[in-house]
Amino acid sequence: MPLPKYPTGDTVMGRWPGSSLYYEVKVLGYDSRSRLYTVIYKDGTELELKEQDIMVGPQLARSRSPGRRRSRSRSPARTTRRSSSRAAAAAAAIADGATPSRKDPKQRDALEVRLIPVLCPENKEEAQPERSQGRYNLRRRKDDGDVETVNAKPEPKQQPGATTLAAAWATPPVPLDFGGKLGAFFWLLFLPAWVLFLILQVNQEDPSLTNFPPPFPPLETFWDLRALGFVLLWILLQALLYILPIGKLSDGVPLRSGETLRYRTNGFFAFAVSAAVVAAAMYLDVDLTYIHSHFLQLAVASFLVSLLLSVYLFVRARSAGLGELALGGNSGNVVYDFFKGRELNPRIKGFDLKFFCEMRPGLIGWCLINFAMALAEMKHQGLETPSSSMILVNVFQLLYVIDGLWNEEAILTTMDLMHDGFGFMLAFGDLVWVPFTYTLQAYYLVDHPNPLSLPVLFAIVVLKLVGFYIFRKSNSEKNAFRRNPSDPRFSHMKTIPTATGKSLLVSGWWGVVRHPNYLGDLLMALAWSLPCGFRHLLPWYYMIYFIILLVHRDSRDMSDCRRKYGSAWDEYCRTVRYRIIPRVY
Ligand SMILES: NC(=O)C1=CN([C@@H]2O[C@H](COP(=O)(O)OP(=O)(O)OC[C@H]3O[C@@H](n4cnc5c(N)ncnc54)[C@H](OP(=O)(O)O)[C@@H]3O)[C@@H](O)[C@H]2O)C=CC1
Ligand SMILES: CC(C)=CCC[C@@H](C)[C@H]1CC=C2C3=C(CC[C@@]21C)[C@@]1(C)CC[C@H](O)C(C)(C)[C@@H]1CC3
Repeated sequence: MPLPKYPTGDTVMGRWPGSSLYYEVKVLGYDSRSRLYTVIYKDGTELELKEQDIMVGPQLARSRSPGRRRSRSRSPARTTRRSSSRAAAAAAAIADGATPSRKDPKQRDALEVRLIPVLCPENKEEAQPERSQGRYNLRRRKDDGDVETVNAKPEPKQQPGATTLAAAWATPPVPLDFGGKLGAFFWLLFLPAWVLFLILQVNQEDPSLTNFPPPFPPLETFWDLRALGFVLLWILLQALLYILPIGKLSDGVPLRSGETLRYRTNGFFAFAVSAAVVAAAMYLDVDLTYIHSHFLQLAVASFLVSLLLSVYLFVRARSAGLGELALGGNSGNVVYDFFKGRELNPRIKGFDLKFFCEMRPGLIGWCLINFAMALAEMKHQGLETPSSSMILVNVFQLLYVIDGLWNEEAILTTMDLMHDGFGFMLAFGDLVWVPFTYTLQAYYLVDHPNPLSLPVLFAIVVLKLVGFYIFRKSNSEKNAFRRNPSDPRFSHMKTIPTATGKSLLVSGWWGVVRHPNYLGDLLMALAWSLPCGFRHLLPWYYMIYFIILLVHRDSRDMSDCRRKYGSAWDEYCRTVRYRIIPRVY
């Protein structure tokens, strides 16, 4: 009779079925006939695992942090056979909104049954490998309050370390994004070249594709020391506003180490002061149309800053601890890692470089540039006030930025902040791409007027508002849920539990499509391009780029979530079938 390799009571790493992730589990018992171990995960889920799905993690010792939630063991091998009709009845009662009671055995059964599809998916693709490897039996622990979680009842507030245990142990090889090493090399060269092309193209009297390529200006016109000075001054001003001890301190999501970082979310304050500084500059007769006339030089200076920053980030990541590195971006290939970003949250003392760059100089700079374009339009076209198209573009994008800054805390639960390393892609994206390409519509309108009739104007405003509503509501819903799943507003919502302790929302906005926030954002992007008319493709660049970005982001997020949540994610995808546009995509 084979002896169990892992004795009862041992804490080991158990693979979550359907995923490549290992979680801390406690061995509850071993069945020598089936050669299966009964293990319990930190969230109370019990499974029977084969020996090859268990390992002793090298990081086990590190993970035993004081904040860790301890799982209580219970007697092993309690296999329960249940009547499916009884369970179905109870499940229906719960679906109808009845509160599951721990004392009601029928409902308890249903709670367990609800989990069965997670491990016995109809989705053959996912199910096959598991089945061929043997039997898994998922049973939910019932004695510690998890009952409510399963049925969308308030989830326990997430404990640092308890929710993010997955990746801490197993850093499974993360597939390379962006076309891998060669792809990263391509993007490194292509992205700056593309920004240059857009700027040169929009400068042409007729920026149509027939005028491609735009004339290449003499090399000396690329450089202006004053432009570099302005860029540095702007970044310094933003840095100063960021470090001022004014405004709220917000907690980020718990890191793999269990630690939670704090962020000063005073973006709106920074915006207001920046606006006052710009107003003061105008009062002192500073000609803001300089931004329009020296757009190329300002972009080149910002590019230089982003490049230096990326080199600094890459070098400093060499001395970062394992737990401080992002899961992607540490492939060992210099080009890929430089592009993707190695360190997750590079900080100089309390100064968070990624958060700062994403939310401040480029984002607030975007509004400043748009405003300068409106002034340039008035100057070039001899107008008393900016055109209605220019006003729409300015107001729409201003609303987008102000909303982002007002809800700055919500950025802490986005992919960039939670998962992506900080490297060239984000440094360049934040400091060059956002301010110098997202402003293209306003730049275009300076010399390419597009008068709007009142009904068209009205229709565009309605489109923007609808998009904004979907965008804001869905982002806030997810952010609030991630921050406090026990919030009463989620008590009637359906969720799917995952082995990480986090749940997935399956009703509300996140039950309509898998990325409702992208849908709202795309509608807004449409509303930003429409005021520029259809004469040229150039002002539609943002719309086209954004579709590509969000479709790619969605698929990146899908694979990340699949890796994190395993079969629970498959269950979510089966329940919420469309990604971004209901019934279309
Ligand atoms: N203007 C621009 O250039 C850009 C704008 N954006 C906008 O930024 C915002 C943030 O986008 P982004 O960071 O890409 O992604 P999301 O804000 O959509 O975050 C995705 C994460 O949300 C969590 N999640 C996914 N599904 C669920 C669910 N059903 N229930 C609960 N949590 C879920 C997962 O993280 P976990 O489970 O780990 O918490 C997932 O990794 C969006 O509105 C987007 O449109 C994005 C890119 C560019
Ligand atoms: C091609 C290339 C270099 C891509 C880099 C992508 C970045 C430009 C974007 C990644 C995610 C972003 C977000 C915003 C701006 C663009 C980047 C940095 C954002 C700050 C815009 C304002 C929104 O309200 C937002 C806070 C939701 C948003 C977050 C994501």
